[in-house]
Amino acid sequence: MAEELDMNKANVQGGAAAAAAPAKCACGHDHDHDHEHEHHHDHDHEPGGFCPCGHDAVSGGVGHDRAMGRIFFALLGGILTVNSFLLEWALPEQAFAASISALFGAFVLALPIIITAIKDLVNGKVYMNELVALAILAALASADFQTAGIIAFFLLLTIIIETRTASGAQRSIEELIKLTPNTARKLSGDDNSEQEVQVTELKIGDRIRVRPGENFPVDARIIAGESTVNQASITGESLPVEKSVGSDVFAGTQNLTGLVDLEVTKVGEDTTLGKVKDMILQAESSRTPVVRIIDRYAGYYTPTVLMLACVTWWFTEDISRVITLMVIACPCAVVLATPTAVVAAVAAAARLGIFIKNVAHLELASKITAFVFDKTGTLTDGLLSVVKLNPFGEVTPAELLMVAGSAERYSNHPTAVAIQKLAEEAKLELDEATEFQEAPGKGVSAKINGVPCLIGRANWMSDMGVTVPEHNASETEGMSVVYVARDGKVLGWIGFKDKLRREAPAMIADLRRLGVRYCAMVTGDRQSVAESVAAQLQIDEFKSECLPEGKVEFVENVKKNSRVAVVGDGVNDAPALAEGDLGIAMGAIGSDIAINSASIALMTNDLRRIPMLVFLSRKSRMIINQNLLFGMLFVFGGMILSVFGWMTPIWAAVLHAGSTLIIIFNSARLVRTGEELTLEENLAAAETEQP
Ligand SMILES: Nc1ncnc2c1ncn2[C@@H]1O[C@H](COP(=O)(O)OP(=O)(O)OP(=O)(O)O)[C@@H](O)[C@H]1O
Ligand SMILES: [Zn+2]
Repeated sequence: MAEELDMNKANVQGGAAAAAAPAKCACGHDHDHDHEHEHHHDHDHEPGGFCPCGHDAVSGGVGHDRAMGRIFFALLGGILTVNSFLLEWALPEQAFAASISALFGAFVLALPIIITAIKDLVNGKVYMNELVALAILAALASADFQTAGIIAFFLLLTIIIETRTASGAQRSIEELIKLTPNTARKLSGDDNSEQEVQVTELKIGDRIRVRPGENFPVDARIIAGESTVNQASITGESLPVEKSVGSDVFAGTQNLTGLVDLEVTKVGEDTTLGKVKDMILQAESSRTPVVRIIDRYAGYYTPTVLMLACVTWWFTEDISRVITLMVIACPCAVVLATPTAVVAAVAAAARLGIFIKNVAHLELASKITAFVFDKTGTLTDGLLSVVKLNPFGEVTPAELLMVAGSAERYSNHPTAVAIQKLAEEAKLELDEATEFQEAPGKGVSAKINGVPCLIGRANWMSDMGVTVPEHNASETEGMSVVYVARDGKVLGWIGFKDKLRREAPAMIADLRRLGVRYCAMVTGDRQSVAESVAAQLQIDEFKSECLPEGKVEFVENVKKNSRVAVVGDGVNDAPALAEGDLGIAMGAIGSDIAINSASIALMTNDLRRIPMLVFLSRKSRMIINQNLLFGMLFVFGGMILSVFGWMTPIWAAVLHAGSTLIIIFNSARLVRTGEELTLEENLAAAETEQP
């Protein structure tokens, strides 16, 4: 009824506007920012009425003052209606008093509904409020005030229930917002004097201090101190994470053990938490393809029902049938079928650290039949370690490492990180590198002390005109290898290894159990390494020594006969991620690149989230279908019953409210999906904490 229309308007204004509106209100941080959202959401907040935002949150959520108004109307009208029955029973001779009470009751109950219907008419919206309002008017006109009152009461009740669930997204968000404190300790001057400020006043670059036990108010980087942090609110992973100077921390996560000073890196909507919030809001206003089809025919719906009502009246002259028909035809159940389920699914995903940018992708995830994984950092943990320094001829291992470390100073590639780490452990004083350049998926070139140096894969070396000497293949068996060259001569090679992620085999097995037919792997790494990983995971197909373009090509081929999801870590596989029907980025917490290049981002590196995502999306599709089927059967079945006079108006109103509740409860089943996964992790965390 009223709310459906509101949701509809929010949709028309586009996800962004709808999302921006309540998000800006941020319900709860402080109360000065007033009700900016009312313009967007079309709320009629009474000026001077109490603030609908979070803090005092009795009922919580945008529009709760209006809900309160409705509850007041419903109560008052309900009492008057009940009173009329009581009068009728206690003072049978005072029939007039009873009908006056019923009339007032009906009036109070019907008024909000009729006003909304008139507003809709004025706005040129023939949707569904008109049906209900007409039904009530018809009941009033037939002087059956008690019936009119009871119908209006139950319809108002439905509106109230709907408001509370339509703001289901709102409530999930309020839970998120509760995670961030309202005030922060800002540091100023050289003496770091603390000053308490509102979080909304913080700007990028400000310094703040956070004590153990407190939640971080914004995204920030540690500049002094170290601590462990519980990031479960964003990643769904409760294992505490160690943080020290230079580490990033995120708004809404909890500082456990240490006092830390931080530099603010992101505030408000730009924080990871802010993005999660946006995602949930978008889910509410998003429309899956089925909803789009329904919307297309919605315009014909009300006129059709009205025509049916006229026909019924013409043949039966039974106003009660007409009223019943118009009440039961109100399609709340159908309209709520999708958004309630989608919001529940997205909220469940967010709790698991699965960030779904577009709800269409939630639906798509249920139809994926092929997966293509990147190797390094995705199936393996990407924490390479150097297992062999193999200099040629006169060159010493230290010299090899020196050149490699200096050339790789500015690269973030896993191989570069491994080299830098070893160089640091060996306490090497690295040389300055100039003219640094990285060829994605190939290697880096730089000038060290003015001498051109290269480090990268063998065939790239050859392309760059450096001959790589032949050597025994068994030497490098199972290792990732990069060559180091200085001034056109190869100095030697460095061998690396990394480990398979612990949950990788289980993940592949789970995907197969879910009916995924094909799992493949692409990698820039060498054949022998790829072979061993593919064998351990029993992968259907793999391609090694790919350039980033090669990965795209591979995905294109798979796409020809399946719906394919590409899983990667964002390093040299962003184009492949974008090429997949679905791109899933791992370890996206704090990494904007990963979030931007993928359609779905996993905040953690836990691969078990992937089968969980497929499962969740299938479950939500099933629930949406159930809801739609139930809603349509209910409405059409009810219409048939009422046309033939087998239902009363009051029953229609009661069942209408009941059907709405059924939809809401059915969707709520999604919210707990995946809890067992977090539970398992909690147990594991508890185990590791024990000595
Ligand atoms: N910064 C770098 N320094 C040295 N070698 C590099 C660098 N970047 C890429 N390479 C070389 O190019 C190869 C391919 O790199 P790419 O990032 O495409 O894949 P990868 O790291 O092997 O793993 P995957 O493709 O599975 O993620 C690497 O194996 C390495 O030999
Ligand atoms: Zn309805």
